[in-house]
Amino acid sequence: MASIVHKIADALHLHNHDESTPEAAVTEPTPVKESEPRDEAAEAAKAAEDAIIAAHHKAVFDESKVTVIFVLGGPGAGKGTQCANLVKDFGFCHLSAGDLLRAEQNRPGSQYGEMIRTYIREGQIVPMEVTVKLLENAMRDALNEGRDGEGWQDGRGRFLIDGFPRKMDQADMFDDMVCKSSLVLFFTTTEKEMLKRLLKRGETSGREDDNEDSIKKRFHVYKEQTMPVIEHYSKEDKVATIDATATIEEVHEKAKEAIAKLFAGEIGRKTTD
Ligand SMILES: Nc1ncnc2c1ncn2[C@@H]1O[C@H](COP(=O)(O)OP(=O)(O)O)[C@@H](O)[C@H]1O
Ligand SMILES: O=c1ccn([C@@H]2O[C@H](COP(=O)(O)OP(=O)(O)O)[C@@H](O)[C@H]2O)c(=O)[nH]1
Repeated sequence: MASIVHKIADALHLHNHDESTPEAAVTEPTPVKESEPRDEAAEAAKAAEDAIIAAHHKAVFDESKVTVIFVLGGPGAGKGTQCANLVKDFGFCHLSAGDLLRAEQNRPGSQYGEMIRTYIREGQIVPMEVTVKLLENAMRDALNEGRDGEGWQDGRGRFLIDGFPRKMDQADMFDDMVCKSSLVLFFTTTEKEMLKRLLKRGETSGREDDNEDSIKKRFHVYKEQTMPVIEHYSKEDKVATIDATATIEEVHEKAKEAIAKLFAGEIGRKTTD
């Protein structure tokens, strides 16, 4: 089994930067009894996840220095629009998971290009290892850039992670292995409003998923897979819900208030430094 684990982790370039990680550190899955039915694919996927966790040992970034705010809401709720405004207010690094996936899809030579294109067109969620790795790399680049401004001194950083995590497995993987999140900004509005906004955006966006067929699939995935993520973080008191039906400026004011409360230690998980 260890060789399968390594092949999968190798294919995804997911080994830790420390190449000295010993073979023995790879967690073997619990042996299956002879009488039980075996699901090879599920076993391999679980083994790969265990291998990734074992290879990392702990989260990549120091949660006492790095602030991560997840930005969620249905397709077209206005996540990207609001992130652009919040960057100006608070000096965040804005990372859109969808933009990172589209960039990887279009990168010449990417082994994931066609796979990402298919998932996005079908409104499905790209396997988490790819998205988490793209986010981790982009965060590392931003932290290494040596940015100026509030929240970026002495190894600190602040990130708006837009359109992620869309599924519980991604949420767990990111919180455990990359950095524990501080808050979820959750933008809500009706499907009717989101559809209207997306069809309008589709007139100029050039996005392969801004069409009625893909949009319906995205709404379905959002309800089935992303809403449980919101529920999970609500139980941890980490969700700031904002009605996104109002004008861009009104929504912006509400979002700004929520972030100010986080930095004041009134809501969410405050970065300790
Ligand atoms: N509050 C709003 N009122 C009206 N249109 C909006 C509002 N917020 C965003 N939009 C528009 O709706 C579309 C979708 O917004 P976007 O920020 O791209 O959404 P998301 O990132 O959630 O998919 C864009 O064309 C944007 O200009
Ligand atoms: O963590 C993520 C984020 C996005 N996507 C894919 O990228 C698409 C577009 O996401 P984006 O956030 O760019 O757009 P939105 O649907 O919110 O307008 C989604 O439908 C998914 O197919 C994904 O697989 N994993």
